[in-house]
Amino acid sequence: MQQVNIHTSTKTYPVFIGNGAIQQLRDIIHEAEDNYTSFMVITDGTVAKHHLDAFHEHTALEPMFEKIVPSGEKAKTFDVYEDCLTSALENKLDRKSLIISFGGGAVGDLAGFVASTYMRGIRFIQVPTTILAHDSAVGGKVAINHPLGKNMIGAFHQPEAVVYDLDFLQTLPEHEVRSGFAEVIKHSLISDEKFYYWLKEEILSLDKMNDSQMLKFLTKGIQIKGSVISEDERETGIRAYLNFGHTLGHAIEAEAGYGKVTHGEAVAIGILFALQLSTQLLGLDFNIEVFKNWLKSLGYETTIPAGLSNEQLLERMKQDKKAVNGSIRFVLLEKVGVPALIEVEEKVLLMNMKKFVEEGEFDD
Ligand SMILES: NC(=O)c1ccc[n+]([C@@H]2O[C@H](COP(=O)([O-])OP(=O)(O)OC[C@H]3O[C@@H](n4cnc5c(N)ncnc54)[C@H](O)[C@@H]3O)[C@@H](O)[C@H]2O)c1
Ligand SMILES: O=C(O)C(=O)C[C@@H](O)[C@H](O)[C@H](O)COP(=O)(O)O
Ligand SMILES: [Zn+2]
Repeated sequence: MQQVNIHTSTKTYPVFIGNGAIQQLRDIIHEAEDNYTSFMVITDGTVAKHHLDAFHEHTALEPMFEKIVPSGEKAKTFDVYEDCLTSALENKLDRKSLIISFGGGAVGDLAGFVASTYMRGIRFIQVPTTILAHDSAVGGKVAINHPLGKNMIGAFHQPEAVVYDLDFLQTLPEHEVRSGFAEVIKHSLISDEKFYYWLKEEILSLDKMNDSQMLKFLTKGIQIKGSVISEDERETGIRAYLNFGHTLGHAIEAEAGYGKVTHGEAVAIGILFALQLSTQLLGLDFNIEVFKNWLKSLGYETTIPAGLSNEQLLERMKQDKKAVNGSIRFVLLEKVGVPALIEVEEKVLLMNMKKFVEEGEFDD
């Protein structure tokens, strides 16, 4: 079992990572300085089907209410958010109640946002069940989507703890493993060249990763994220680097229709595009072809999905949270491990997107 402690300006909390970590949850809850009065677990239908019985068996908390929401991005809507608040009110959750998010990043973002706004904010714990959620469960960004943009309605609200039981990951379909692994690649590229090359040498197939490789890269990813947010919890500076690959990635997710392209799949395309821009604008010395071939060998798509218009994507990117006065800012790399936030002109972007589409393939 690994433990990473996350220090932010508002809270310090532990992340337990490993097989069987769920057994820690009961103790964490019982050891809380200020006792909880009731519990509400928010999960989705898929996670509930596979793991909710085990969750109850290990936690045995009373009184425990359940809220089961739709799987995937469908959970991050105003309607589902309202529905969760209604359940919380109907079950009489009070200011000392605890919300437990049990699922992937979509469930975590939703449940965290519910916790951040219910009675102006109550405590919550993240129990992630996807690879991707090594990223989403840590750091306190919680949100739902708006038809006009990804994660546009949200808050910063840190969890009390993160309990990451890798046994839950065994039921993930391969495309969700792929989605999550994109954020691992992101963490390596923005901060640690040695880690990036370790991943590239070590991970040659997503269905053959072993427990020890997974424990290593998930722990490392969480440590990287923790060190960024300990310096900049609210994204006034370097936290923006965690958005590497997301400027185009979020635009693709929104433009394709939330849930059509997974978050990580969109981010992987965004990373490749940001690397292309980095070589051109910052002189990054990096073999993009080798990287692209590695991504392809792991099953990633490597260009913008067919049917999406570059002009429309550009409009989406102008609404990105990093944009200032409509000018688009990208996280680029000077070197592997050395990111920078750079304003990129629209005409440079359009030219590069055209080139990117001409050189890539995306099987529809
Ligand atoms: N808050 C943050 O810092 C942050 C960081 C990264 C991503 N995100 C957000 O996270 C979301 C993506 O995360 P995700 O891919 O984990 O989302 P998700 O919750 O949609 O999970 C992906 C799919 O896998 C299923 N699933 C989850 N756990 C499973 C398991 N153990 N076995 C089988 N199926 C399982 C879910 O039902 C869903 O269909 C996006 O909305 C993204 O914007 C947030
Ligand atoms: O924690 C962060 O900061 C990130 O940017 C992590 C991203 O992987 C994540 O997708 C996040 O939700 C994006 O945030 P947003 O502010 O661009 O919506
Ligand atoms: Zn992300």
